[in-house]
Amino acid sequence: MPLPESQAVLLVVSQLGRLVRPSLLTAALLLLLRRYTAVHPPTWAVPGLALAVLPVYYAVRIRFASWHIQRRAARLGAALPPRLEGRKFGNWDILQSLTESFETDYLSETLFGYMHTIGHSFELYILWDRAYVTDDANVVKAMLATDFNTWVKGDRFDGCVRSVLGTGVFNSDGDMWKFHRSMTRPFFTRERISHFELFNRHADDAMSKMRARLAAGYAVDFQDLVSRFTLDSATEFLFDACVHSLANVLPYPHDAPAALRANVSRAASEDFARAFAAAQEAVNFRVRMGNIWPYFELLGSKTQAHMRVVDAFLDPILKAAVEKARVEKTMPSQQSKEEIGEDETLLDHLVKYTSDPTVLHDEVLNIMIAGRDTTAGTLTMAVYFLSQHPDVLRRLREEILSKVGPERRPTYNDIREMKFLRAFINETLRLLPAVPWNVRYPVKDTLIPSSDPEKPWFIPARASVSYSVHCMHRRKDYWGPDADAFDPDRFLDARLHTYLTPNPFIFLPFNAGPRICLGQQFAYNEMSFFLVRLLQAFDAVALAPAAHPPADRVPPAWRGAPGRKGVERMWPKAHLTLYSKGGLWVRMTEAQNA
Ligand code: HEM
Repeated sequence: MPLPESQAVLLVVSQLGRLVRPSLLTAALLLLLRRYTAVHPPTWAVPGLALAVLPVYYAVRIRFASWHIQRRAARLGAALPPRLEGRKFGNWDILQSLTESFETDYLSETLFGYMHTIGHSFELYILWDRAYVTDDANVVKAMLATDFNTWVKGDRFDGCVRSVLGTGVFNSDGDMWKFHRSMTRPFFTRERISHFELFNRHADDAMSKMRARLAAGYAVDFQDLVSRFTLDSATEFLFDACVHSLANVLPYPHDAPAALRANVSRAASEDFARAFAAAQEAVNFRVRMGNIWPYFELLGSKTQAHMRVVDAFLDPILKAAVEKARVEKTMPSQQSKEEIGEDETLLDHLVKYTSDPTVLHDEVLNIMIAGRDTTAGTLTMAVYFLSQHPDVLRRLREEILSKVGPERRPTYNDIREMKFLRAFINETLRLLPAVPWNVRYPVKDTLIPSSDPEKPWFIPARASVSYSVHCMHRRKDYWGPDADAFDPDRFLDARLHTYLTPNPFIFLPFNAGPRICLGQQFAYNEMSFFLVRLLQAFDAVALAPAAHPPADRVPPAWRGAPGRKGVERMWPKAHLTLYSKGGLWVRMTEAQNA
């Protein structure tokens, strides 16, 4: 697999080379003058002028670039989006504040603040690099759907993620993306996505694990538990090689005896999960840093070591699948590519298209990233909301008990009919969407809708435009004055027709347009199934604050702050996907009817 960040040093050297090119050219010119003409600048003038030319050159260049962009915008009858102005040279203070707030503040808080003051689409001009940010549903609609062909994930995003994702459906564009998408799509048919037997086995494992730990008197990290559930389900569903992470000992909480906590040995599957998460964290940092990320990896790649662990886990599974396909190819009953066999895994399906280990590796990792952490993160947030809203939990249980009863396994039709369950999942995805931020790049100079219908905004080719569904999902002008409140009924009552039905692009947890999430129905089924099983078994959930690692607890200073920051009792963070900092430590009460 190519490792672009191993070329970080080369990239930086070439960037520096480009940066000092005017000085080198000036020095060369002066030396030529000295040698071949009667003009003899003094020796000190060569380095002096070579250095002095740099600020002048860049001042002129920056001015010219701004003028040029203005001209291009004017030619298209457009205006420039408002710019966020900092106080320090190069808007360094904005970079500092964004970086710091990412570490210490509530999710997207700083950007949310900017959107309130400057507007819902604006320009970030940091170190003379233009980037744009939006939470405007009309802009997002254009990017994802109506003007789809103009917007790509692009080579800048690809450069950031390639050392983790390789080339797959998630980070490719154009024909390559079509190839990956068409290769994967047949797998997500209704029959495949409603194979509940597999979820059932893993959900049962998760419940018994949780029961045992709770019975021993300790809180459970639900985020860890459900990540194991989705890891076991995904590895079985995708390549029929379940890693059985649920068989390993669960972590003990912060308030358990130290000896107990120290004794939890880490299994290979956990190393895989941790390494995978760490690699995504590194990638997210790169995406946030934009063009300058290679400068942070001059001393070495931040993903390479993690990916070695991931690959050590994955490669034997891939080899076995290719070998299995090789053996089966000789058999007469070989199916056509499009037909998906009853027990066929994604990997079985992919090896019909290719035996190239890199393509298989990348595609499988893409689907793992796309599908596993998103579902685990959403279930974590769902249980968090249950802990804060016992009334919602009670209503959900009522629906579950009346439709499915206390023990039976839910069917596809049961799940389809559980309207409150769907509304509950949607409300979770609204306030804490699994993919809170995303980015696209226009392939050419383009226009986006502005606040003035007569004058769109201009976006230059190849500039990054980050869009936040997280911020969009909380806008009061889109969702009403109670937008910050957790209330699943907004997906069922008159508010649905007032807000969402006329403007469906205000709710995009799965994206929209041709690149809409391939696993959306699969995810709804998996999450619904798990929640039904969970609430058949338990009838109360409470956070266990003392069990939470102290450094990861919600800062007391947040209490009473405006918006959700003031009411949140766990710390939502995002790498590529959303998670709760330090886990989600809970206690649950077993239902009497279970
Ligand atoms: C709560 C669960 C999920 C959420 C919120 C979610 C959300 C998303 C989002 C926002 C995207 C668009 C990413 C982008 O274009 O930048 C996406 C793409 C994708 N998702 Fe999901 N996803 C979920 C579950 C799943 C599952 C379970 C699978 C598969 C098993 C899956 C497979 C995919 C794939 C393959 C893509 C790439 C589509 C493309 O680029 O053409 N997702 N998902």
